[in-house]
Amino acid sequence: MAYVLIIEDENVIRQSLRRLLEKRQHVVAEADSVESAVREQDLTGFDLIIADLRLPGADGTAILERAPDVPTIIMTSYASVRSAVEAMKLGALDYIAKPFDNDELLLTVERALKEKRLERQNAALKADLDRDYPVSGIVGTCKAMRDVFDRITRVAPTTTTVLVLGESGTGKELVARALHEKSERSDGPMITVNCAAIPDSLIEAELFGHEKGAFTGAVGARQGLVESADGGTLFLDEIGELPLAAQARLLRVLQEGEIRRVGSSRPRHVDVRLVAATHRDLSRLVSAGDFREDLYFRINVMEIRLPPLRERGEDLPDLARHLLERARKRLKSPPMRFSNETMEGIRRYGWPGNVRELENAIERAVILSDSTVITPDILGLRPDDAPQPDTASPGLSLEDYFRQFVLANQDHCTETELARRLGISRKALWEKRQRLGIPRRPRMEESQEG
Ligand SMILES: Nc1ncnc2c1ncn2[C@@H]1O[C@H](COP(=O)(O)OP(=O)(O)OP(=O)(O)O)[C@@H](O)[C@H]1O
Repeated sequence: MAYVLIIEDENVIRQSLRRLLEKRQHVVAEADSVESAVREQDLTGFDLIIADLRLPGADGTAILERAPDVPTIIMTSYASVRSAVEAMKLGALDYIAKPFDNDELLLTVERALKEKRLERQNAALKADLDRDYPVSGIVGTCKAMRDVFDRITRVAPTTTTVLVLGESGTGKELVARALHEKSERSDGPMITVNCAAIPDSLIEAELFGHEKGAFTGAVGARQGLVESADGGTLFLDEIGELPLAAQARLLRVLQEGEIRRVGSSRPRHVDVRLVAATHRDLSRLVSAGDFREDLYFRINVMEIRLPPLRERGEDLPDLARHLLERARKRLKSPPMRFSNETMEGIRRYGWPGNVRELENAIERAVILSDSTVITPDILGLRPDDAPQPDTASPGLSLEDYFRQFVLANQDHCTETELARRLGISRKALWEKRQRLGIPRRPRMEESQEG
């Protein structure tokens, strides 16, 4: 299977070529001129271009300059040796004379694709050698992500406690998983606990277990999640939300390597490696008395800081393609690609909900799209959709950003849509609105939305 772009102004020829190639399982896109191909398609994503020589506007050979890395076959009904030689001099891989014989055409196509595949294999081998991409499943080549990979590789094999910092949706859990998988404990369990999701009244018993009758409702004794992580990794997400009493117990685990179940005085030995994550500024929580200073120093041995997506401009195309492939495979959809305009929109948008927001937008687009090309409207991107970090002041805080986004979009979006585009839940949107003093405006059409 390959992605092939046909540039041909005669509809009949375009359609017959399309049918021929689709029978061979190739995915075909069409354009009727070089100009429209350049305008509408992300040319770099094709494995092969077949372009007619004589087209309205620029000649087919003009595409060679626009997509120098994509093998191109030029079709010509003026099959003179001269035009063929000229096309190849300009960089065409091969040429086909019209009217073409189907078998001959397919042979030329397969030959071109084979060359391309070999070239790709060589490039991939070279890239594997050159590229510092040591953590599978985590896409990124920007400077900040290279630092992240470097730290993961260095600290993973140790037992050092790691604090992963970053806004919501930046990949903190992915990093925790990578730390576990690259450690000597990878055969042991990895237990993930979202401290914000467990009510304060239950969290101690959940984490540290309890003895029979330790509190009302504690019918039998139960092992806690920390004990379940024995011999493996404990990932405490949103550690800033941990109540003070639970913080004290956790400190004991880190200092003494032992836990006490709620209602028991008998310590139990545990061997866990802690990875903690938060989107909050823990030093501020310490100053406010909401986080124990001794625990903060204990967990802040090695910090891994994930950049927000709006600061990872150069990573966006690769990341978007990776997430598209993942969503497509999961949803068992046919091969798909972004149009040029969509890719430009992805680059320009601010992604306040980070990678999770991008992932959600792409998954939705895969479900909704009837075509193999994802357009900006399907992705839910409108021009000027969000305040652009390029034009915003460099020191814009996430909260200012959130405020600007909500104010700019609340009149034409429902709350559900706003939350989706921010990559957060409706409840989180509501809470943020309360905290930042931007209450929701009454809207008639949302009354049934809840
Ligand atoms: N660099 C990346 N490459 C590929 N996928 C990524 C990357 N970063 C994040 N993702 C994907 O984005 C989604 C969100 O990531 P993750 O859950 O790790 O974020 P998080 O920072 O832990 O979010 P939260 O703080 O809201 O829990 C996941 O599906 C993850 O696989």
